[in-house]
Amino acid sequence: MSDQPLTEAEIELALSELPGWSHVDDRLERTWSFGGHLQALAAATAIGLLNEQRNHHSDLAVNYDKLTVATTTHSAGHKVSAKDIDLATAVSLLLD
Ligand SMILES: C[C@H](O)[C@H](O)[C@H]1CNC2=NC(N)=NC(=O)C2=N1
Repeated sequence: MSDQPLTEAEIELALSELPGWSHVDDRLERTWSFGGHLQALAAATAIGLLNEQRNHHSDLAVNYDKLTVATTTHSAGHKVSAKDIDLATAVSLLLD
């Protein structure tokens, strides 16, 4: 999968299929709310497995019962690439 940076138009098109995700500071980002802290931690662990499968690692921030997932591509100059779209799609399939 290409790690070339996507254009703004390409990112916006991809985000039209990824409800809840935003393009902020050259990252794709979305926050989920859960029923409690342990559920948020469990979701973070499950996403860690997706990250490892892809060798593409999202940033995961747990704040009590909320989990924020963010992804960017270091080798694209810390811009959004197709690898981030792929990971965001997999995370949404897992958590929605
Ligand atoms: C060497 C290794 O393939 C790279 O460092 C991978 C690992 N995980 C990564 N994760 C993320 N989010 N972006 C990257 O560019 C990236 N690159």
